[in-house]
Formats: sequence, C-alpha cells, structure tokens
Amino acid sequence: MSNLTAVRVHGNSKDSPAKIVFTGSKICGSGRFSNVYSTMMIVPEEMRVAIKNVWSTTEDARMQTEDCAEVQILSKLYHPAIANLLYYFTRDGDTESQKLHCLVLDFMPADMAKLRESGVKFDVLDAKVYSYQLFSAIAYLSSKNVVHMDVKPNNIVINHETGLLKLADFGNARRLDSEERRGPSYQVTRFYRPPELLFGCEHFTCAIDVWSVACVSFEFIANSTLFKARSTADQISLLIDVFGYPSDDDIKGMKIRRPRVGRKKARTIEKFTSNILDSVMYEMLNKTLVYNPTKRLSADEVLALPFYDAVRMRPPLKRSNGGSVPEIIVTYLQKKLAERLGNSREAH
Ligand SMILES: Nc1ncnc2c1ncn2[C@@H]1O[C@H](COP(=O)(O)OP(=O)(O)OP(=O)(O)O)[C@@H](O)[C@H]1O
Repeated sequence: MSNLTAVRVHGNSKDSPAKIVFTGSKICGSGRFSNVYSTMMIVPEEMRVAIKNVWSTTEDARMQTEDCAEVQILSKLYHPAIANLLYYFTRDGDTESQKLHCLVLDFMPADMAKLRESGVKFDVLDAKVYSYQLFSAIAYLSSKNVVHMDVKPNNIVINHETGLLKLADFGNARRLDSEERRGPSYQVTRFYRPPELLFGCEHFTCAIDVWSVACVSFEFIANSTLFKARSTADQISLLIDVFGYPSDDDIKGMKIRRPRVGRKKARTIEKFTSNILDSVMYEMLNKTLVYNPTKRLSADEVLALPFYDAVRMRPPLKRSNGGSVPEIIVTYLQKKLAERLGNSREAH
C-alpha cells in the first residue's frame, strides 16, 4: 500500500495537498520516459486509476510536477472522451537527483493497438461509436485551443465492454496561443501525420488532429492502417498517389513551399481502399482527408455527418456484445444542442 500526498486537479484552487492511498499496482503500458500502472485508489476516493510515472531528465531535474507541460495542459481540460488528470504528486526516483512526476488519470483497460494485436475486430457500429468519441474529444480540444499532436492507436484507451473511449498521452499536446503557432513539422507519428506537416509546414492549426482521427477512424472500420509507409518520403509518395499533386490553393492553405516530388493524377481514396466501405463512410473520409487544412471539416462539423446517424439513434442501438451505445454520447449531443440553442437565443 502506498501512502502519499497529492494535489487534486479541478478541485477548489485553495485545496491543500491531500493524503492519497493506493493498493496493488500492475504495469499496463510504457513509453520513452514513462511507465503507466493500473492501481486501486482508496483515499480520497475509491476508484481504479492509471498512474503515469514520468521520470525527469537531467536537464529538467529541478522542475516541479505542476510545471510539467502535460500537467499544465491537462489541468485545464475535462471531457468524457479524455483520460482526465485527477491528481498529481512527486516521488523520488532511483537516483538521488531523479524525480518521478506522477499523474493520476482516468483508467481504461486496454489501448486500441493492444486490442487489435489481441485479435479484436471492431464491427461497423463500434467503429462509429469510437470514431464519434474521438472526434468529440478533439472538438473539445479545439474549443480550448489545444492540439493533441499524437493521435494514434497506442494513445487511445478503451473499455471495449462498455464501448467507452478516452484520448490519452498529452505529452506532445500544445496550446495554440494565437490561431496558429510555429513548431517543428516532424511531430505526429508518421502514419497519422497530416500532409501539411509531412510537407514541412510550421504554422499548424487544430486541423492536424482531424487528419489523424480520420486515419484512426478508418483503422477502426477496416481493421487495417490506412497510410502505412516506411519513411517520410514514402509517406509523401503514398499521399500523392491517392490525392494527386496538391493544387496552388492547397499549397497556400498548407503554408508550404511547392513540394519537389513527381506529379501524379489522384487515384482517389475509394480506389486506394478497393471500394470496401459504404458511401457515408467515404463521405466522412473525403471531407476530412483533404490536403488544405482550411477546407478540412472541423471536428464539430464531422460529428454532424450522416456517418454517425447510428450513434444518434434513440433508443440507443444495441452493440454486438448486448450492451447499448454509451449514454455518454447522447449526453454530449444534448449538451451541444443546448449550447447551440443558447447561442441562437443570444444572437436574436
Ligand atoms: N489512462 C490510461 N489508462 C490505461 N492505460 C493507459 C492510460 N494512459 C496510458 N496507458 C497505457 O500506457 C501506454 C503509454 O502511455 P503514454 O503514451 O501516455 O506514455 P508516453 O511515455 O507518453 O509514451 P510515448 O513515449 O509513446 O509518447 C499507452 O500506450 C497505454 O497502453
């Protein structure tokens, strides 16, 4: 049993650090600078949580946990489709100078990559339910001017029994102070990296997450990776093969120099994927997988597409495991509707 002192996030800002007690812990994932454990928190509240232990590097050995970029970003966010930060605390690491920054997060039993590796195949309804939650997570992020920058199957945690999903790993996330911001263009794991970043754009917007979520949505539907190339150059060739050479308008919208690659006629996403999907799915992909970020649908607009009609059905449809489409989605829709009605009332 571990007995520590932690800061509660989203509580009263004057809350002083409180006693936090966990019992039993099992590693459930790891990254370059972290280990993630599943554990039972018993004080101050009883719930299963994930603890992400991020070890400090020599350069940031003196940094306080509250100043870590991931803690800074997550403490201002709260959404049902996000692995929310609940508490944080600091622990000693293996060496005297090393510290562990510990993030207590909402827990989910598996990530999408592990589910796929274990042989789980998502049916069309589940694919829509998961894709919907991902788009609602990034719609929320964009309303907060935050871009996740690394949407990929390992960073999507799921409870496949309930059909609930949460976007995790905000280690690369950024706040866009003005509408756009300079940054290195090699961010976002290659298969899910949008064209503007592949072509070297340094002024990106929240539209980059839309591209990544569209790629992951295809993966939920088709159970295979959409754009899978071995290098950045191959990834670019693949996109040119599917979408053709970008037009002058696209180049302007992506804020890039004219790419020095061979010109090709677009093969179309339908031909590239051997026409395996139905028309509403292609409509979603064709409106999100667009070179020009200013012409890509926003996450909020994607949520209104007919592709998600099945997710909006009342009473909620039954999933193949006998459970219903999660109520949380319906709640989110009602909230959105109330917001829209509120806005239109203000406008009149
Ligand atoms: N909230 C959570 N609930 C359950 N499992 C989680 C949770 N957060 C992370 N994991 C698991 O831990 C793994 C690593 O977590 P995360 O991606 O946050 O670490 P990271 O150090 O930032 O990784 P990377 O070096 O790949 O960026 C995830 O792939 C996932 O399997």
